[in-house]
Order: sequence, then structure tokens, then C-alpha cells
Amino acid sequence: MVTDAASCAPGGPVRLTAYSHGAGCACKLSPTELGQVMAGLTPARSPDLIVGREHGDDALVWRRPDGRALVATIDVFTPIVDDAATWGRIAAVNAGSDVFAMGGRPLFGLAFAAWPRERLPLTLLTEVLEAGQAAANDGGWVVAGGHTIDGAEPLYGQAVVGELDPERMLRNTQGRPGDTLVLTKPLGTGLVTTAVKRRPPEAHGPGGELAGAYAAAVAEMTRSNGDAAQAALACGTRAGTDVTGFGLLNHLREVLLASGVAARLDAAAVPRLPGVADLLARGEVPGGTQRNLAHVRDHLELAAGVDEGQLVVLADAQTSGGLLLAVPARAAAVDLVAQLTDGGHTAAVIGELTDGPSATIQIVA
Ligand SMILES: Nc1ncnc2c1ncn2[C@@H]1O[C@H](COP(=O)(O)OP(=O)(O)OP(=O)(O)O)[C@@H](O)[C@H]1O
Ligand SMILES: [Mg+2]
Repeated sequence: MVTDAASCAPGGPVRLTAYSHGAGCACKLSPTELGQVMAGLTPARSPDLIVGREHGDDALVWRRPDGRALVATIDVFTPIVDDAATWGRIAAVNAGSDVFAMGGRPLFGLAFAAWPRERLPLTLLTEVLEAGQAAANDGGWVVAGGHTIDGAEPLYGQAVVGELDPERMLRNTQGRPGDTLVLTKPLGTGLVTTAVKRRPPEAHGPGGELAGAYAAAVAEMTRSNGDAAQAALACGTRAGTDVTGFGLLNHLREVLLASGVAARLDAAAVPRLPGVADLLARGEVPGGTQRNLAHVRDHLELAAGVDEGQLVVLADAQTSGGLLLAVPARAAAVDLVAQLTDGGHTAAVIGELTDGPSATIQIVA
């Protein structure tokens, strides 16, 4: 086994993020590129396919003869943090998130990994896989197989299969004017993890300038969306998605396009991770976040007072982000936020769906 001198502090631990070109969900193709690729793909058809990829939903849903349905998704990404076990946990929580974002319960998963075997110790890969299995167990599913290849960059993730009641799903198509928008995690993981990656390790170690922001980001990225999804279903929610690499604005826009509605967002109400304001002040914006904002900018209507920094946060590429939910009754949304807050989530009412020009997002300061 050999490790890259360039990627290690002298005598220090391996920095996994030094082996990846783009971190976490920010390594996705941009929304523009994915749209081009998908436009050229023949749609899949089957009488049992209840949800396919036509509305960019989080997972496919497959009808079973007993009236229940299977839900299946895959998520694989590059290291978002340097620590192997933390990365494994984040990637597994993120892989299960799309099942929760459809209102499902994960049953089992298959792990996929790529590993630069000449450059990184295999023991680290075992750590990643073990942490991913443990996170899956905590989330209620088992990982009992997978596939591993030699690759130029480390990659890890899971395909996860779950089940749901097709009458009680969270779909992109079910948003209605008047629904209240709830977000269940703070934004800023892209800004924080990119800053951590660019600085020496001491910056996010004990007492470092990014220590608080990093700890908060890891706590959010390793937080399951399972509770929030169950609570949302229980209060009558039928529309939602998870906020990942395309940022809140683009994931919201997928819901708007699929539902044929518009939205009003209260930028000041959107929760942020600690440390984000400092990074914005220094202009430290990840490339993926800039691409996300460029993709959606033409569809924004900005009220007086909305500044560029707020837009950057709203477009920031999230890894293992929270749920964006469209809750039919305002009072139910307020109760949902209170319930989630009591359970340790940082959730907030952030706006509403409207009958404005289709798929337009009006942003107020
Ligand atoms: N290679 C592919 N082949 C077929 N469909 C794809 C492929 N890549 C993406 N898609 C589909 O495009 C849509 C958007 O995918 P995307 O990965 O952005 O969202 P997602 O599945 O919600 O994942 P995440 O929440 O982790 O970002 C989904 O419906 C997905 O199934
Ligand atoms: Mg998703």
C-alpha cells in the first residue's frame, strides 16, 4: 500500500477530500447537464411503475400485488470529509434519504465503492463500509452486499430499496397553491465543507476557526430524514423532496415544475449553519453552488433588499440535506416545525406555494 505524500500532513492522517475533485453531492452533474442527458433517454414504461423519472422525483416506486409498493434509489459520491468513518456514515444517511423523501421505509441496501488501491490503504475502505452499514442499521435497513472496483477517486454509496403505501407518498407532483413550505435542516454544508477542504486540518480541529461550523455540518449531514418524513406524512403532507446537490432553489423548482405551481420564499426565515455568514463575507463560494445559482437565476423574482449572499445560500449544494415539504395546512406546518424542533431538528417555515407564473420563485428579504 502507498499513500500520496501530497494528500497527507507530514506524519498526519490521510485527507480523503484531497483525493476527490468535488465533494459529496456537489460532485453531481449540474442540473443543466443532467437535464440534457435525461432529455435524450427513452422513458421507462411498465404498468407497475407508479413513479419513474419523468418528474425528477427522488426514487422510483413499483406497485406490488398486495397494494403496497417498493421504492428504490441509488446515491454514490466522493469524500465530503477527511475522516473515513464520518464519510461512510454521511453517504449512507444520504443514500437512505431519497426513500424517506418519498415517504418510504428503507428495507435493505447494496453498497458500491471505488477505491484507488495504489494510493489509499484498504483498511480505510473497510472503515467507510463498516460506518455505512452501521448508519444503515441505525436508520432501519440492512446492507448485505455490494460491488467494489479499483478507481481513480474514492467513491462510496448505496442503492437502497424500501416500501411504502402508494396512497401516502411524498411526490414532486402533489404541491398545491397555499401549501406551506417547511425545511427540516439548515443550509450551508457546501460552503462549510468546501472551506474545510481548502484549509489545513487545524482549521476544523479543536479551537480552529471552522471547528464549530464543521461540527454542526457533520451533525446535520449524519441526521436521518426518517423522523421528519414520518411526521410530515402524519400531518397530511403529500409533496416533498430532499435538498441535495442542486441546492434548495433547484430542488424547489423541480417540485414547482412537476406540480404546475409557483412559490414565495422568505429568505430571512431559511435556517443556516453557523459560520456561513463569515464565509459569504469572504466570498468563499463553491463552484457547484455558483452553477446551481446560474441555472435557476432566470426563474427568480427578487424583492427589494434580497442580496447576493442570500441567493448563494439558497443555491448552496447540500450533501445529505433536509426535507423540503409542502404542507397543506399552515397550522399543521407550524405544529410540524415545533415537533421537529423538540426532537432536535433545525426546521422552519420558509414560504408557501402560490398560483403565480408556473415554476417562478419569488424571494422576499
Ligand atoms: N443515470 C441515470 N439514469 C436514469 N435516471 C437518472 C440517472 N441519473 C439521474 N436520474 C434521474 O434524474 C432525476 C434527478 O436525479 P437526482 O440524482 O438529481 O435526484 P435524486 O434522485 O433525488 O438524488 P439526490 O436526492 O441524492 O440528489 C431522478 O428522477 C433520477 O432518478
Ligand atoms: Mg432526492
